Parts: sequence; C-alpha cells; structure tokens
Amino acid sequence: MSTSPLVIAIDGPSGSGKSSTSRGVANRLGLAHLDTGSMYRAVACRVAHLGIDPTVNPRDAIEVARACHLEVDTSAIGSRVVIDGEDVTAEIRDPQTSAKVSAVATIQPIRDALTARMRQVAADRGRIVMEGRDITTVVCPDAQVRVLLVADPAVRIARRQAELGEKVDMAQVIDSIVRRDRDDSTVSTFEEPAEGVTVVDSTHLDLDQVIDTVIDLVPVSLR
Ligand SMILES: Nc1ncnc2c1ncn2[C@@H]1O[C@H](COP(=O)(O)OP(=O)(O)O)[C@@H](O)[C@H]1O
Ligand SMILES: Nc1ccn([C@H]2C[C@H](O)[C@@H](COP(=O)(O)OP(=O)(O)O)O2)c(=O)n1
Repeated sequence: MSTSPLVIAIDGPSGSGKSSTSRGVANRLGLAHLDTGSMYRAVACRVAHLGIDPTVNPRDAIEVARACHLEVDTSAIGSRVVIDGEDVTAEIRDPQTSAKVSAVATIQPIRDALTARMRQVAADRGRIVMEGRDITTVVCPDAQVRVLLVADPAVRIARRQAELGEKVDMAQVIDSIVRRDRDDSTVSTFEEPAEGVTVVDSTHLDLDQVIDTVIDLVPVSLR
C-alpha cells in the first residue's frame, strides 16, 4: 500500500451517495475520511443551542464557527462529532438540523473558518477521502482525485426517504433535497463539474459499483 499523500475529493448534491461512497472508498483503501457536511451541521446545532438566529445575527454565528472546539471522527467507520464538549452525533442528522444548516453554510466567513479547519485535517491525515460541496473547487482543488457524484433528484429523494423510515414527513424530505440544494448552490458549484472533475452518476449504479468506479480513478501508484 502506498504512503504517498492522497486526497480524494467527492462533491455532490444531497442524497447522491457521498457519505456511503466516501466511507466505502476510505475503508477499501485504508484512508481517513472527513464528512465536511458534519462540520456545518455541528455549527448549526451549536448556534441553535446558543439561541442565535444566523439570519438575524450572522456575526454571532460567525464567532461560533471561528471560536468553537470541534472534534470530528476521521476514521472510515466512525462518525462521532463533538462541538464545545457536546456530543451532537445524532442531532446533526435530525431533519430539523437539515432544515437549518444552509442558513449557516451560506455565510461566507463561516465557510472560510471551516475551510481552514478542513485543510488542516487533510494536512494532518495525509491520505484521506473528503466529501462535501466545494472540496473539488475550493477546499482541495489540487486533490489527486476529484469527483462530482450526481443522481437524479427523484432517486435521491427516494433514497433519503428509505433511509429515514416510514414515519418521515415527505414534504420535509423534499425540502431537505430540493430547497437545500437550491440554497447551497448559491455559495458552492456542485451542480456542474469544474475543469478536471470526473462526473460519476449513481442513478443506475449500486453502492459497490460506485465505490469501484471511484477507486478506478485512483492512480495505481497511489493506492
Ligand atoms: N449507489 C447507491 N444505490 C442505492 N442507494 C444508495 C447508493 N448510494 C447511497 N445510497 C443510499 O442513499 C442514502 C443517501 O446516501 P448518502 O451517502 O447519505 O448521501 P449523501 O452523503 O450524498 O447525502 C443512504 O441511505 C445510502 O445508503
Ligand atoms: N463542503 C461543504 C459541505 C456541506 N455543506 C453544507 C451543505 C449542506 O446543506 C450541509 C450539510 O451537508 P451534508 O453533506 O451533511 O448534507 P447531505 O448529507 O448531502 O444531505 O452543509 C457545504 O456548504 N459545503
């Protein structure tokens, strides 16, 4: 197995399969994994716990993003997220968090603060899969492998619905895909691939096929 630095950057809209694919690739190649969306989600939770409305008081929300102590598990199988001593691993996946995360993620100084932390993680880990919305374009544009993972909206909605279970509110699922993509795309370019980025369409592929497709893009000398 290679020990050369390796960053695999995977961007894409909600429900395209970024997390499942990234974990699978990290597992198979023995790499670290960073779900950058979990960092935005954790800041959204902390901001809410402090009673800050980021649309009314963006300055206070920015201060939280800059000053918080944020621990994110970077193992391929772990997902623990702790912010300012509070374990928010479960809360960041709540539909309520999904509904409010874009309000935090569309504030540019918050993006700048979290981008710096993401780059530090990449530098510390050395060999890593990073997933998000702007990894291929802003966070790690020099990544050795850059992928835009897409899937038809109807398939993404169905996958998210299946994941959340029967009791889920359909309007909330559609909001968490369609409205959120629209809001998020005002600050990140994940609907079209940047130059040099490979599009992988998972609409008709199962998870193993998507993982294989991404691994095939990694130069053999870096695996
Ligand atoms: N290629 C695929 N085929 C079928 N289901 C998939 C595929 N990729 C991911 N999924 C499922 O779709 C849901 C959303 O995937 P996830 O990896 O969380 O997407 P994202 O991180 O892009 O939001 C999960 O329940 C996951 O198991
Ligand atoms: N690099 C990133 C990662 C996530 N975000 C934003 C966009 C999303 O609404 C939230 C949460 O991202 P996350 O990847 O967890 O969302 P999905 O699992 O794809 O639904 O954070 C971002 O703006 N930039």
